[in-house]
Amino acid sequence: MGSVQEPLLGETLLQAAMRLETADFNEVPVIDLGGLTSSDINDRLAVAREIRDACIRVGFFYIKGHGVPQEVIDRAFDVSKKFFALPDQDKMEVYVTKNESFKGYEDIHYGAVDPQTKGDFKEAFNFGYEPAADAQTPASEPWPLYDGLKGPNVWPRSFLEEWKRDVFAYYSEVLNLGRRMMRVFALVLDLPEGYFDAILTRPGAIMRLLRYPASRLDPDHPGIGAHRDYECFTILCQDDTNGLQVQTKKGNWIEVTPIPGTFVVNIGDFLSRWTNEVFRSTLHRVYNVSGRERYSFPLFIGPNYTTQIEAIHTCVNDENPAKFQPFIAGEVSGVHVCFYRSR
Ligand SMILES: O=C(O)CCC(=O)C(=O)O
Ligand SMILES: [Fe+2]
Repeated sequence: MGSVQEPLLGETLLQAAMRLETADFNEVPVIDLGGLTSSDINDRLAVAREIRDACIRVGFFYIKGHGVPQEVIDRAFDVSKKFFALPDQDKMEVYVTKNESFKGYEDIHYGAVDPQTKGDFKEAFNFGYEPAADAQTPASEPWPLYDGLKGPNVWPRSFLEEWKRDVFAYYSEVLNLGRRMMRVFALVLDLPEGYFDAILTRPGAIMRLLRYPASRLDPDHPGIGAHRDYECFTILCQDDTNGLQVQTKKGNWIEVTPIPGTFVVNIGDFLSRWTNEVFRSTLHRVYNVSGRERYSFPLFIGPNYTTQIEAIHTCVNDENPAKFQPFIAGEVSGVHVCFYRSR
């Protein structure tokens, strides 16, 4: 007979979810990841406890003590600014509709994430995982590109070498941060820390460079309309310009004011479904009414595209049966539905 093991965090995930069922938020918590480098599991569990609360109650949190060097972040901003400052004709050479996998440049008229608005007011540049931008996974590891998402990245011809050096350095660092975060999510889910390691070897991780021009408040033209993110979670780097807002359970919008030295993490639909909706995938949007342009980069951390996602056993019981059919990550993310779910 096996003995019943104590939950890692003192109560099961479903008990925590029940305790926090009606809890709302009026600010986004700041969580220090410093404890994750400790060899003492209790330090790592202390971080996991804070993250569990944030994932159930808010779906958003800032992280500090994340270990990504500031100069890597600064260089990524520099190269992004250089790209968006190129003449239109150069940017249009890598326009998203010129390939089938949604890579490259979106101009200011490209579209509306929220169809209830008349169009987002931003420029973007999209690219996906490629082994050259991943310092961790050995080159020998296979890369089974999922059929629906086949297609190489496209890159601007100008300053290509500098671009690849600086953008890949950022991507590689933040992807590894994502892998470390997934180890904490495993603890939160009462699972072994390495539970997700094998599905993050060649992950479906899309990154976007975003530029929001300064604009006046116009509900029909947000920077990006209200949406939830697909994938597991997003690691967002924002410059020092306000604009990002999240919706509370009561329906109020609150600002996610930039805090120097932090990233913003938000839960996406995949992790929400993996946890049978114990983790919140929270509605958010951007209005840049700061009077100046705003730059940001989301990196959407998703699993290898061949991964099947279904409610994890620690997130279901007789009272909480699985709410979704299992699905394959690569069939949902990427080209077909883009990265967003509106409303
Ligand atoms: O630019 C931001 O701050 C947020 C962008 C965002 O929500 C997204 O691209 O999914
Ligand atoms: Fe988003």
